[in-house]
Amino acid sequence: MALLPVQDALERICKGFAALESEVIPLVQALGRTTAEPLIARLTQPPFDASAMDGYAVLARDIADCPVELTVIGEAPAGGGFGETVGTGEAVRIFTGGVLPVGTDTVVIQENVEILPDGRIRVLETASLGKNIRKQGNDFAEGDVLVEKGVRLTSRHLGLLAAANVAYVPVSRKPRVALLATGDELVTVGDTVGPNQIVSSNSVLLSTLIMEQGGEVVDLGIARDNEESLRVMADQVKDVDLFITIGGASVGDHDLVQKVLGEEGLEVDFWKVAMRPGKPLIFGKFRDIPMLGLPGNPASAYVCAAVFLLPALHILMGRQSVGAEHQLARLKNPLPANGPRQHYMRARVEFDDQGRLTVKTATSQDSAKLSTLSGANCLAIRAPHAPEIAPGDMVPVLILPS
Ligand SMILES: Nc1nc2c(c(=O)[nH]1)N[C@H]1C(S)=C(S)[C@@H](COP(=O)(O)OP(=O)(O)OC[C@H]3O[C@@H](n4cnc5c(N)ncnc54)[C@H](O)[C@@H]3O)O[C@H]1N2
Ligand code: MOO
Repeated sequence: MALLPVQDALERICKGFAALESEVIPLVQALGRTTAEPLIARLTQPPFDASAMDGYAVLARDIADCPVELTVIGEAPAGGGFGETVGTGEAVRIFTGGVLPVGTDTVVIQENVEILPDGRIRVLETASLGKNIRKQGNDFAEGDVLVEKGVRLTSRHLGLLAAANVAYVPVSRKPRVALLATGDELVTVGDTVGPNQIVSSNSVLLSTLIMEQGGEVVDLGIARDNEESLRVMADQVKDVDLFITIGGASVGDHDLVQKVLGEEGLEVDFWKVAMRPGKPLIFGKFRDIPMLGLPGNPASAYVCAAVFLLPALHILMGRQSVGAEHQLARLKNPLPANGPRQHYMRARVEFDDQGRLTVKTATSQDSAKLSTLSGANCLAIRAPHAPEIAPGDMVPVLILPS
């Protein structure tokens, strides 16, 4: 069977997903969630002309020629206000965040003022009109769009929304993802590891990636390499937006995923992609639920997740920007000509002393090596049949989520 080009596989996967419905949740629970509507300011910030410094509110024209003496007629602390109108020759003691008293138009900082024995002040240095004042609404105004639809909320967004008194936010529902590892050799992390056994690290690798991206994981555990076990496990796949299997995707006698799930309602869209690692990827629908059958080798599973699962999750969450970030980086080491599969090489990007993004690929690209995966912060992408390249050449990289 011919291998499907990565771009075609990506397009077919993306077509299989649509944005989920939304829910309204308290702001403080919304970190990492994706906005389902534009979020609008419920008030104006600052709500009034406010002082940006501790000092004295004055009329600019009174202090055009300094030094000049003014009479202090009251105080305007933050949270309070000075109720009267200020006239020529007068000043009001004001503190950062205080409401600018009516009649004043400028704040002189206290460092430029001398307090006279009779309580009057001497302004030593002039300040231009409007100096040290935050104008009403200079941050945002009631009705402004503060965050667009389809944006992943950070603490910075949440701070902004809080200032605008947005206490509840509409966000897309978390995608629910069922995860099923397969293999007689696997045990759950923390269990006793018997002879011939390994820990199902992929269950942790993928479930935490999904959670990090804003999804919810239904961990179905480990199916054994027999038809009965897979069937029983597959029956538990319900009420999820995506079903992921790990391992058993290739051609070995124990690679049962396609065969058994096929009998249980899996309709395969495609199997095998022209990529490395990750060739045996399966995509289809299992009883109307989109299904990704990831290869068992950890780097293969993770690369497939970075290239295909992230976009799928982002589409489900209604994100404006879908998939991992791509950049161009300056290669640090030579690379040989590539074979027929698009190669996603574990690598590290960093800025050099001239501020240029550089990339160095890991020496070993063995798809079973988790240490190399853990040390990587990007995947350098080599197109099928790309010619050999030398240090200094530019290469596209996919930035891994951090
Ligand atoms: N004759 C061929 N053999 C293989 C081919 C091929 O085209 N012809 N493809 C190879 C490629 S490429 C890959 S990738 C692997 C993927 O195979 P499977 O998806 O069937 O994965 P398994 O055989 O089940 O496991 C492979 C490897 O990964 C380990 N594994 C599996 N699950 C987990 C897990 N949850 N956590 C950690 N490690 C896991 C498993 O023990 C194996 O070592 O097939 C090649 N073979
Ligand atoms: O392509 Mo497999 O995914 O080489 O390891």
